[in-house]
Amino acid sequence: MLGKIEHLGIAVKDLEASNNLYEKLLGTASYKMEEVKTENVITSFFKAGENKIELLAATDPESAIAKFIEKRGEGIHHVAFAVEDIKKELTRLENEGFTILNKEPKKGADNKLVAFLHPKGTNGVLVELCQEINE
Ligand SMILES: CC[C@H](C(=O)O)C(=O)SCCNC(=O)CCNC(=O)[C@H](O)C(C)(C)COP(=O)(O)OP(=O)(O)OC[C@H]1O[C@@H](n2cnc3c(N)ncnc32)[C@H](O)[C@@H]1OP(=O)(O)O
Ligand SMILES: [Co+2]
Repeated sequence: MLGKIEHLGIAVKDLEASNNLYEKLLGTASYKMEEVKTENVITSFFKAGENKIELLAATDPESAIAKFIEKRGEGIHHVAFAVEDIKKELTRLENEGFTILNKEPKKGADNKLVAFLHPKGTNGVLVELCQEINE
C-alpha cells in the first residue's frame, strides 16, 4: 500500500527565483539542491513541517518539466508517495490496472528509488512512488 505523501513536486521556470519565493513562503531555506541527469531536472527540496516540497526546473527542453511548463505553465507537477517495497507496489498497481511509466524503478533525487504512474489513469494526477535507498 502507499504510505505518506513523500513530497509534492512543483514545476518552475527559474529555480533561483522560486527558491527565494518558497523560502519566503515557507520561512525556511532549501535544504538540498540536486541534479537528476536522467530526468533532465534540477531539484530543490524544502521542509514544511512533516512535509517536503520539491521544486523542479528543466535542464533540457526535452525534460518532462519543460514539456509540462510549455503546455500547462508552472504549478503542481506530481504527488509522490512513500512505499516500503517499490517493486511489490508496482506489481500490485499494475494488477489493479494502473499504467506504470517505468516498470524498472530508477534512481531519483534525495536518495530514493522512484517510479511513476500515468496521470491518465489517476484522475489527471501524476503519481510518483518513492522508496528510500538504504545504503
Ligand atoms: C526522479 C527525480 C525527481 C524525484 O522526485 O526524485 C522527480 O520527481 S522527476 C519529475 C519529472 N519526471 C517525470 O515526470 C517522469 C514521468 N513523466 C512522464 O513520463 C511524462 O511527463 C508523462 C508521460 C506524464 C507526460 O508525457 P508528455 O508530456 O510527453 O505527454 P503529453 O504532454 O502528451 O501528456 C499526456 C497527457 O498527460 C497529461 N500530463 C502530462 N504531464 C502531466 C502531469 N505532470 N500531471 C498531470 N497530467 C499530465 C497531459 O496534459 C496529457 O493529457 P491531455 O489531456 O492529453 O492533454
Ligand atoms: Co518527485
